Amino acid sequence: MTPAVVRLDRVSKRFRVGAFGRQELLAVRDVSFELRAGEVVSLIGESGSGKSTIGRMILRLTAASSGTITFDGTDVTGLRRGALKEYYRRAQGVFQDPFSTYNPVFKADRVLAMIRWSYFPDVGEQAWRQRVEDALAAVNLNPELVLDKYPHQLSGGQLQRLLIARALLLDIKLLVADEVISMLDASTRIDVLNLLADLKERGLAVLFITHDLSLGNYLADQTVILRRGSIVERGATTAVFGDPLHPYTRTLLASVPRLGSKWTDEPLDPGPCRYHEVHPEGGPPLAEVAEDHFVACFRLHEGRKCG
Ligand SMILES: Nc1ncnc2c1ncn2[C@@H]1O[C@H](COP(=O)(O)OP(=O)(O)OP(=O)(O)O)[C@@H](O)[C@H]1O
Repeated sequence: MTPAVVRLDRVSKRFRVGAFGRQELLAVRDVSFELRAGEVVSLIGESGSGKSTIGRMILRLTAASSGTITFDGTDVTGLRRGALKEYYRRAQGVFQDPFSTYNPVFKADRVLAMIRWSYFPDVGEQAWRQRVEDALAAVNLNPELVLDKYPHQLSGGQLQRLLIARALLLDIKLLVADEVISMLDASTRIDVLNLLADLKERGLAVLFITHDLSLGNYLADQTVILRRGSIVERGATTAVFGDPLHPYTRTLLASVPRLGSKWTDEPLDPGPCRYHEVHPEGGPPLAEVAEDHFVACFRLHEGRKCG
């Protein structure tokens, strides 16, 4: 099997919240999964389930409270300055609102120039132009239509693709794509999805964060279902979508519109098994129910039958 590009091992994140930070919110709880080269992993869950926090921890935009995140075998949680900059040569993120990444007073291609200043100060003008053209070609953008334009003169899809081109200039191995499709109109959505599929063909590992099950299904080799910060089911997309075992996955599949709303504390209908619920003390742990298919259930974990 291809070795993992990124591996999360029992990663948790606690935020201090409330007046004077006296309360604690466990936003991500003991999360473990991997991403391999040439693989798209979708991370799916309702609003507030901790998806973005996981993406941000992988990109070191938020520090993990515990656990390890390794990239090519190196723990990234402790990287500083130069080492962190080198990490960003290999790992980049693209986020939901492309407009917020651009400074409206500068032309959009400044985001590319900044990569040159930061990472390739010695590359000559001609060679740089060629690299930019290659990166734009990879994301299906015509340089004449996008370079030298202000952000407001470009569509959301073009800005999103320009950000992916920026990442490609860096020869990345990992792209964290956090709700990149959500703000695009239907016609550009499919272009960006196809682009992510191309990146996978080029051997990149892509973490595709989404609350939209159908998008995850379309693209991903692996699916991770997150609920209230914990993984409740994960495995091959065909297994998770074809034979969903956790009541939460089943609920999501049965009522897609629910995903847009923030989770509430209403108890989940457990269906035939009452041992899947996240316990306040943690768990249940994931049990392997079939090859490459894991589900959170106390009973299955003990080797007993679900039910
Ligand atoms: N900096 C922060 N300080 C305090 N709480 C935070 C912070 N960032 C996120 N949270 C909380 O952590 C939980 C998980 O948030 P996160 O943004 O990761 O969820 P999400 O699944 O990505 O949701 P969405 O799809 O709405 O972005 C939420 O309850 C959120 O309010």
